[in-house]
Amino acid sequence: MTDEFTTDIYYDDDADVSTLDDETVAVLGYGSQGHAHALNLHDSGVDVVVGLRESSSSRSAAEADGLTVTTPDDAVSQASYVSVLVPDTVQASVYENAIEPNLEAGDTLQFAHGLNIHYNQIEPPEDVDVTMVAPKSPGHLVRRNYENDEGTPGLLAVYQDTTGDAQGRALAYAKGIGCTRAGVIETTFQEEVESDLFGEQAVLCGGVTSLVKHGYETLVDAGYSPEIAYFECLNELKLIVDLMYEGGHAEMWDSVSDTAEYGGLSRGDRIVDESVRENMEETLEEIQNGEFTREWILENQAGRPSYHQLRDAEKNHEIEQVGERLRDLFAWADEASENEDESVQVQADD
Ligand SMILES: NC(=O)c1ccc[n+]([C@@H]2O[C@H](COP(=O)([O-])OP(=O)(O)OC[C@H]3O[C@@H](n4cnc5c(N)ncnc54)[C@H](O)[C@@H]3O)[C@@H](O)[C@H]2O)c1
Ligand SMILES: CC(C)(O)[C@@H](O)C(=O)O
Ligand SMILES: [Mg+2]
Ligand SMILES: [Mg+2]
Repeated sequence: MTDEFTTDIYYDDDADVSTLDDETVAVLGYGSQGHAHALNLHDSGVDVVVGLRESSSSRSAAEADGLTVTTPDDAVSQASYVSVLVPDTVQASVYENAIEPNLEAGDTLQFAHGLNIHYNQIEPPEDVDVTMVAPKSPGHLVRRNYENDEGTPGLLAVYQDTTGDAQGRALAYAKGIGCTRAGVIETTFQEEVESDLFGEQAVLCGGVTSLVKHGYETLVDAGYSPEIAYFECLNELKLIVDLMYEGGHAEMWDSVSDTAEYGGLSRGDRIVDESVRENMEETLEEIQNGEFTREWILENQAGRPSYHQLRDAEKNHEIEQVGERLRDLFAWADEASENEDESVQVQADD
């Protein structure tokens, strides 16, 4: 642990996977997070059972990976530690049908994102621990990092502690999936949910793709070639972000030319200006007051019409077609498509 931050950070020495000896951990779902948690825990010596519906196409992948697979309700009844890694939108019904009837006093109910607890879609009984271990990363990297002896940073939160050891048990799980190798920060369900939704909407997923598309469209509409626009606004972004990841903005500014540094520092705030900040604040407010989650629940009840429309528009954006063609032409395409195949296989849903 460190004293230098306002939050506690836990590392491998603060956690003990053997806390979960003699227990069975049920991992419900075998998608992006589920496959990574189940395989990492298994490789860490934890007894894991994967819970998937009889009809699930993920079953064969989990079995081929050497894991024991059963139905969600059977997995919960076998386990004393239940990790809920089905999509947020089905967690409430999986909870009602498969989890709640099979939970026993003293069990742990765990999430990788606190949406259903924070917005009261799941109301667990008082006699179980309710915790969260939320890797701050896409699931496929949680697995890849573990296999490369690296860690993935994560958040840990305790919502309900009836055993008196909810935190120690969650830390054991966090170590089992490789998060304490990198560092685990203690937080609350509320802070995780609101910051996670904000991050993915405003910056990581929504904000950045929108910035890239606007940049690409500006160049192409002005007559520049789509290939040049793709490389300038999308491909090189990874290389720039790698530098920011390694050494913050300073390392990136240090590596680019003085011309890029002056141009970026003097023009950046003109592009992403105060109006963007106001939009971000509005987006955060919709998260905090529950409006976003209400909208998402209703969208699901209606069969996801807007979701499908938005997804199609994104898929059909010119930058996607240009990127597909260009990635095929470059030497690194083989490596990229291998990774893609791997992710398609475990992402396959039913
Ligand atoms: N995707 C990420 O990288 C990421 C990162 C951090 C946290 N999370 C959180 O992890 C949780 C899981 O998200 P995900 O993106 O890994 O999910 P996913 O969509 O990748 O995987 C879903 C899995 O659940 C199974 N499933 C779907 N419906 C089911 C049902 N009705 N009953 C039983 N199984 C069902 C699918 O077969 C699949 O194996 C969510 O709470 C999410 O917010 C995800
Ligand atoms: C990987 C992310 C975006 O960080 C996660 O929060 C998710 O919901 O998939
Ligand atoms: Mg996230
Ligand atoms: Mg998220």
